[in-house]
Amino acid sequence: MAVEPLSRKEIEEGLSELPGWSLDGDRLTRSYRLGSHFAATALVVHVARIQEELDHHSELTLGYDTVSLAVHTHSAGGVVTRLDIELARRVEQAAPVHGAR
Ligand SMILES: C[C@H](O)[C@H](O)[C@H]1CNC2=NC(N)=NC(=O)C2=N1
Repeated sequence: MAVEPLSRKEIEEGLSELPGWSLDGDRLTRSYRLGSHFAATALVVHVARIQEELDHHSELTLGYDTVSLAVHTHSAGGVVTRLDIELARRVEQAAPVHGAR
């Protein structure tokens, strides 16, 4: 079944429970700072595992001590859906394990 775009109100409700995440155009975005390049790389691998499990994938960018995500749903036409909110929730749970802030 096709996944539906969320309304602006639904996106804002989702974001209210996702501190640090924001809506940038048609994508949910967040950047994390980590204690080292190795810790940032470990977070990338953890996020990759979550993304494979959910079969939903962000643009995931590794910097020296940063990890940035931008996600929308291609199959819904490149807009925010519940799948993006779910990915953001899962990443928020994973990030503190690596000392991300
Ligand atoms: C075949 C596979 O299920 C699809 O291509 C999935 C994979 N990951 C995806 N990720 C994102 N962000 N949007 C999608 O529509 C999407 N579709």
